[in-house]
Amino acid sequence: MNKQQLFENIQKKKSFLCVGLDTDIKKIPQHLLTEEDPIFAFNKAIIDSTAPYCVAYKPNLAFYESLGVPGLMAFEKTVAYLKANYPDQFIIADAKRGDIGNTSEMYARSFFDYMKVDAVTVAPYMGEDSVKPFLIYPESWVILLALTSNKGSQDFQFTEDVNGVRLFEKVLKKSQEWASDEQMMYVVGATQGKMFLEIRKHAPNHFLLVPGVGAQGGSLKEVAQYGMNDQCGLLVNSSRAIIYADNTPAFAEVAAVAAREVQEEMAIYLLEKGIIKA
Ligand SMILES: O=C(O)c1cc(=O)[nH]c(=O)n1[C@@H]1O[C@H](COP(=O)(O)O)[C@@H](O)[C@H]1O
Repeated sequence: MNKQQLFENIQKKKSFLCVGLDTDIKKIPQHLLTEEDPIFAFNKAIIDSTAPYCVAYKPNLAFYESLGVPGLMAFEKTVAYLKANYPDQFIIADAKRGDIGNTSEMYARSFFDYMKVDAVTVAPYMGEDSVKPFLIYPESWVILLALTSNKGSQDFQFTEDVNGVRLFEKVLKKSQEWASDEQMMYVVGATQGKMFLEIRKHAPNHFLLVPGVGAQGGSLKEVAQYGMNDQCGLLVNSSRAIIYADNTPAFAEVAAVAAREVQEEMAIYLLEKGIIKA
């Protein structure tokens, strides 16, 4: 999916919500445990109920890999289900990959040739040759970690070089030599508040993947206020606050209510920015 199509979906759905499929066997409703594939059964129900309110899904590989082969099969089935039934949803494999060139090539092959997801999250730490193998797929996206939502973001990402350039700024500047805003997005945590103003100085047109609303306490209002551009430029992820809103047999309907609440707030911000009409 290209940038224009993503923008059009945002306008159509009046939403820039990404639902995070961080599916934990210990947290899903008990009654699903008798299903042949409980993880997939959970994901399918969540997708069917929340799809009207979001434009993207982000399964996080850690949750699937932790179950070994059955987990990976549930991941694969989830991606296939989305592609077959909701082709307008942007699919992000949250894998935070990146390694020496030939290894990154294999990571890229698994996500873009085999799984055929739209985007993969990549850590920038190992530099250009670790990121470029992901960029040879012209219709696929790299989402590079820039300023993350967690407390540890303070440890390295704010450190300054001799010219006072902070590490996250260096990531934003340098990586723009490798790909345009048609193929690269950045992760910026919702918990970073006013830092979105700084991010937008370096990346005015890029889409940002923004995790950290909901369970981590980031403010959607602030993200929209400081981070939204003329094409929205935001995909705001919420995982736990939506998918575990309830753990009774009504979990999917309650998740839909939680997703709709976020979508309705998003519609207000899109309207205020003139991106959609009333
Ligand atoms: O790359 C990510 O998606 C990510 C980056 C970041 O800075 N912070 C962050 O929370 N994430 C991911 O976003 C999701 C957040 O989940 P919730 O806190 O449950 O909404 C998890 O899958 C995290 O791994």
